[in-house]
Amino acid sequence: MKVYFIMGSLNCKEAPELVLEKALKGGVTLFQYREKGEGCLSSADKKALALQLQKICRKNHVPFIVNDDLDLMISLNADGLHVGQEDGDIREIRRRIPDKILGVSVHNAEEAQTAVQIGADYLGVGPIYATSTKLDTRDVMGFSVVKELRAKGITAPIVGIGGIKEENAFDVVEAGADGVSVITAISHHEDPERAARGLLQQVEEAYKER
Ligand SMILES: Cc1ncsc1CCOP(=O)(O)O
Ligand SMILES: C=C1C=NC(C(F)(F)F)=NC1=N
Repeated sequence: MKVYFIMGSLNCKEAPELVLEKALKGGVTLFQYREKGEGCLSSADKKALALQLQKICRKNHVPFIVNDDLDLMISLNADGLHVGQEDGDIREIRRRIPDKILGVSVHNAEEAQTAVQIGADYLGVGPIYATSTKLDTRDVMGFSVVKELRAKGITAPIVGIGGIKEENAFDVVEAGADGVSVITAISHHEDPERAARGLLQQVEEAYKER
């Protein structure tokens, strides 16, 4: 969970395969394929890119997670799925993929408790900081939301997400997250390998302080 890179074709300035290769070389520990936004790939093109990215993750022994698209996840036999609060019935999804990684986006202790009780393997909490990558996010929360979840006894793995970069990743982990999830900080960086390495260094630094 330390450095969870998320991306789709629209997030990349160069070929997504190249960006992922570099990010993995820099130490990304988990990857999510999230093909979303105006003009994103669909059906055959989406599946073709997903297969490419899955192959690269397999070569690097990093789990490959699909965002939202359960059918794609099943057809690829991916390692897991990430769903939001409104992406269909989480209980039903958990029942259909009992042995896969299931990540759930949560925004407060109540949503977190429900997700854990249903059997979520990790929680995505955010947006921690302002982001322009996803336009329909809830209000920016700051890393205190992570502290609150821990204070309320949520012990499940948590990744913070939203506007996270090398400069603020430490605070998110120090607040109690197990890792950080980023799109822009890696995908828009002219050297995704260096971006990933910098994030990993900050997360590991914060691990020492806990
Ligand atoms: C998918 C998602 N969910 C909450 S914020 C966000 C976008 C995060 O993107 P970035 O790391 O570029 O801020
Ligand atoms: C909207 C999202 C919120 N959190 C996460 C993750 F970081 F994986 F937990 N992924 C998403 N796609």
